[in-house]
Amino acid sequence: MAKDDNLPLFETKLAKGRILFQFYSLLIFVGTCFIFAYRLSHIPAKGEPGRWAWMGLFFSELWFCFYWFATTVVRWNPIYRNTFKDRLSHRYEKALPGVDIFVCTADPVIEAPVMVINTVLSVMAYDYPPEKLSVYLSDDGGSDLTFYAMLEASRFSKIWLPFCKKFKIEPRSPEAYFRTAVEPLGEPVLAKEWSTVKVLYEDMKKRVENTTKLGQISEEISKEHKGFNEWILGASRDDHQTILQILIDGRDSEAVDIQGQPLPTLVYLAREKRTQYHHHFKAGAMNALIRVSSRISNSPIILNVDCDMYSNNSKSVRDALCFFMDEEKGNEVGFIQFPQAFENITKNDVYSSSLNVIMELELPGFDGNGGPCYIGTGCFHRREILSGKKYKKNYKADWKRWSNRSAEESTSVLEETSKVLASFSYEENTQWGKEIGLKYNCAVEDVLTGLTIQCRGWRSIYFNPERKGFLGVAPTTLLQSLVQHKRWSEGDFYIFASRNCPFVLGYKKIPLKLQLSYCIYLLWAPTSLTTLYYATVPSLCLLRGISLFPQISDSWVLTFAFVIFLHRAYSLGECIWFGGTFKGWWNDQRMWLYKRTSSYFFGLLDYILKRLGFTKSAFVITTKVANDDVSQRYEQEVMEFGTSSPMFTILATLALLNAFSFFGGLKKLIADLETLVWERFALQILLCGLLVLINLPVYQGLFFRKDVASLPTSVSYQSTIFALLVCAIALY
Ligand SMILES: O=c1ccn([C@@H]2O[C@H](COP(=O)(O)OP(=O)(O)O[C@H]3O[C@H](CO)[C@@H](O)[C@H](O)[C@H]3O)[C@@H](O)[C@H]2O)c(=O)[nH]1
Ligand SMILES: [Mn+2]
Repeated sequence: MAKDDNLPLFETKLAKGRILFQFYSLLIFVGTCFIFAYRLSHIPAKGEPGRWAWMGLFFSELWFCFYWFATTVVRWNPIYRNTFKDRLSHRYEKALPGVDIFVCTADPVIEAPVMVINTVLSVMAYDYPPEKLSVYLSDDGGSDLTFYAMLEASRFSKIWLPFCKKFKIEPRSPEAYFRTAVEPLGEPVLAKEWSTVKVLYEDMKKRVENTTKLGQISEEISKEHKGFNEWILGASRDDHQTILQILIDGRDSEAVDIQGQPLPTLVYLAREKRTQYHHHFKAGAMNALIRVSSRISNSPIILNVDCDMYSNNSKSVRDALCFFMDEEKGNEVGFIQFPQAFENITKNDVYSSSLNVIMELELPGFDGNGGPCYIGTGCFHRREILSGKKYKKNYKADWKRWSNRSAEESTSVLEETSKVLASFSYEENTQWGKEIGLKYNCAVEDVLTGLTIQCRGWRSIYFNPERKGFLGVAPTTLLQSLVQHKRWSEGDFYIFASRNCPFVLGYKKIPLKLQLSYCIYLLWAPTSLTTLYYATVPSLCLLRGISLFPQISDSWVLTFAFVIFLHRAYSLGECIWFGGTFKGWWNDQRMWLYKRTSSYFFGLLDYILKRLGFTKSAFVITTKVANDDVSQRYEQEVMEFGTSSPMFTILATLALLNAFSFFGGLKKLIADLETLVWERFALQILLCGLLVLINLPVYQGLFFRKDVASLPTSVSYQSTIFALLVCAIALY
């Protein structure tokens, strides 16, 4: 026995500099207490103007304060993890467990097949014994285009996997790799091989794209798969039987790459879909995969990635196993979440889609408070926990039990017997979607499922290695980003308002600080109301001449100035610390406002309408392709509007309303300069002015831009009328 045999497989580090953060929090806390003291001691008397506005403001501030408290709880004690993969391979290399990898796709038009197979190839090429890897693609589009692409990928993997291993390349998505890599010119033999593979990849890519565009199928493949020609090449189908094909059967001794090495199992699945039955979106797809894979490979570990998130680090599986297989702490670990990172973030991140602060600080904070939430992609689960298993003290994973492949039938028999598991009727009158598998009826099935797992006693771990585990595509237009957040906020609030609320479900099961941590996302939707209030009422009161803040010569003003300044300065610091720019922070402030006043507001409305039975749940898939013009504007960080949407109408109305109030208020104050009334409105002017400043891109889009991506005239008309109307009502 070597002497490192008792050493742990991972370590946990506390964040530094927390004392400074705690001091800052204390200052803010004291400051807010003063603000409340001011609010309570200066309530306008009955009959005085502005009494209700004042109360509303007080209530909003209370709410923000609670929300701030939750964000502080999250930030109190972040932790960071580190793994020791050499110890893992030293101890367990021969006894590594099988890993099943699930990739989900749903629409070949907005999720290009080339992108999907790049993700698939990247996870097939993990640095892991291939006979222990199985990759499953769930195609909810039931599209022959995606299927065809998978056939191409299964052939190309025979070249790609040995290539990855020989050249030890990163990342292992061919597209991502060849985009930046340079030919190894030093050694001519290697260079030749390298460029051959590159050409082969590009040929394959062209074939896949041509099939998507022109319906051309490569001759070889149409010979091999006779049935294929009879298929109608179409975008996607809503009504079809289960299509299940084991494209590479890892048990087959002939399934080898060009070097004669075994290949991972590769399976294509399009579960049965019937228009009249609910298919439960991604959660339904995942559950079908859980069942089908249990027949085919039944690995104890499951990795789930979205089709747009390729593996950027070939060691991630080993990293995850360091947590699961740690002798001392591993047994209580239910899932390991990697961050969502994106490869298409521009320098100043116009739509604030990098999620940097969430990924670098908030989720480590969750981890410190009891474990991160499950965020849908880049997450390793124990298979057992997805089948509803509760954690029991002294639970010990028996990795050996899992090591025998369950099935012994031939590939085609295996396909037939597994198909049944993916039929829509299979789940009828079962606990699937309720107690077993991913949960249904929630737009953020991931968060809800993760919370349930934690409440069953399992710990989760957040692992954020320096070389990111997965890289995906962030939305590239304003509307996509807002729609995505609408889905999230609606789903999150659904969790909060149901019996799955962390305070109810998690009562005595997860720490209180973790229950509170969940609030920062689950309460996005209602936060829209207080934000809308803060972004309209003080401005309208300015227009009307009602003062809501202390006057500039009053010492109370200091508390407001102090809290606002310190709070924003901290946020700027946080943003810069995690790699942002000043402009990026400013954009983030804008997106903060836009998400709250449009996405979260509509998310809340959606939630209410659904509760009342007026609408059904939907899942608007985020678009992952953009045409050249859109991409170009995104690169240049020009805000993309281009269409009309109620979200834009709200944003434009708010922007105009603030502009009218600002100039109206200013005019009044200038007229009254000697009476010093302006002193009473200084803070309101400042707030309104900031809102105007942050909305500059909206005014540009409304009136000054002429390009296709500006705001359509219908939105200009609507929002002008609405804003004027509101101002008029406020004045009379
Ligand atoms: O009916 C469906 C709809 C979607 N998907 C897949 O689900 C994934 C996520 O969809 P996407 O439109 O990219 O949503 P995002 O908002 O980017 O996804 C985040 O939020 C979702 C919950 O709202 C989680 O499911 C995701 O894992 C998480 O990355 C994609 O791979 C889709 O192909 C399906 O398999 N079936
Ligand atoms: Mn996505």
